[in-house]
Amino acid sequence: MTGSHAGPPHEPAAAARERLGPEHYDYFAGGAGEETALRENEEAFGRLALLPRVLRGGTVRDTRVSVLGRDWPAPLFVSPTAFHRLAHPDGERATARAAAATGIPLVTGVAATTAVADVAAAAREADPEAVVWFQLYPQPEHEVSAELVLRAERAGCSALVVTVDSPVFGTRTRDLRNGFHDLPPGLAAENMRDLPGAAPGATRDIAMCPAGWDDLARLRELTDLPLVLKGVLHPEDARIAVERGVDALIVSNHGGRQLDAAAASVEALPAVAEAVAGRVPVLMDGGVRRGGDIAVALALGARAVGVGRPVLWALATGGEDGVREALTALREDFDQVLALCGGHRPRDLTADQVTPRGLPYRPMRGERAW
Ligand SMILES: Cc1cc2nc3c(=O)[nH]c(=O)nc-3n(C[C@H](O)[C@H](O)[C@H](O)COP(=O)(O)O)c2cc1C
Ligand SMILES: CC(C)CC(=O)C(=O)O
Repeated sequence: MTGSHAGPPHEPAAAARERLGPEHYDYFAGGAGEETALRENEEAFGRLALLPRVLRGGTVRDTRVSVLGRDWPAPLFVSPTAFHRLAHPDGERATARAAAATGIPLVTGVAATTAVADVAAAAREADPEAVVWFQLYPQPEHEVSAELVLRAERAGCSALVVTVDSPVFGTRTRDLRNGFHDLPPGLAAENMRDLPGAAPGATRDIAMCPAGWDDLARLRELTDLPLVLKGVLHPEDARIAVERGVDALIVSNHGGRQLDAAAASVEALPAVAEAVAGRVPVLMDGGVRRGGDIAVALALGARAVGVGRPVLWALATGGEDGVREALTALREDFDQVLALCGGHRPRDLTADQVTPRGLPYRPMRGERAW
């Protein structure tokens, strides 16, 4: 998963491919349309280089960051991805225990194959203080969204992540080709069970529907949990979100699974960070595979970054141990990159240390989000 510790970052995907059925591998790996946004997320990082600072002294580094009132051990979290039991029989419980054991916050989601209460309980087995957030696609019926939020609150989730990049479902080319549209028998989106409007014991389908700012206001009224918007790419949306009281943003193109023509997350990040101007934490995900990617994103204004597929690959190949090792390796890789860049804390990384590869030095602009 990391360049220095675990070989090139494409290896975990190749190893997972050996373990998974082709249609399940493709579901996890694939993107929308021609998979341009999917590829660009990683390639955009490849187009950026770091300029380390030298002779900065100091042997002690502290990789902690503060997000919504909690100290995270590293600027890293697990992004919400669906259906972990397709990757490994232990599914979300294994991911939750592994994330908690490393202190890395987990965003579990409405599309988990394990109910949020059980995911949170598994995390707390490993660490009673584990940070677990809940991700929601706003559902067409407000009472369904309300019940899901209530379950997340009862489970002890400490933030509500609202995914806003999915007014309709993206065209997943590989899933169409493979005819993959249903979970195998025995697996279900467990959070969708026993909701209003469904027969007792039955699960409802997860809807993707075009929500508006008013729907967000209704969610805001529903819960005291901090509200995090996931899937913002346009700086003007970021500005509106902050004005409407959103507590944090995740710059994301959904891992290239929704709008194929979308900008790469890291390319959208600097303008969003500039629009937010430090008023709320800006997080990002998409294409983060190594410590250098984390450093670039932080330098361009992110407080922390999320990983999606790297966690799925580690889960598929190594279960709980695999996820713990992958997250630890990524965290250690970041610590080493920070040292090599002359930094002692994540905030020491600045936009002038990032330059386009293959061109003379041209410092990037980027508002510090600290
Ligand atoms: C298989 C899969 C399922 C996903 N499911 C969700 C989801 O249910 N909700 C959501 O907000 N994002 C979902 N995402 C997007 C991730 O949260 C994240 O934005 C993306 O994976 C980050 O890119 P990366 O995979 O390159 O790290 C999913 C991504 C993948 C790969
Ligand atoms: C079940 C889906 C809504 C999850 C997914 O595939 C995604 O969000 O990319």
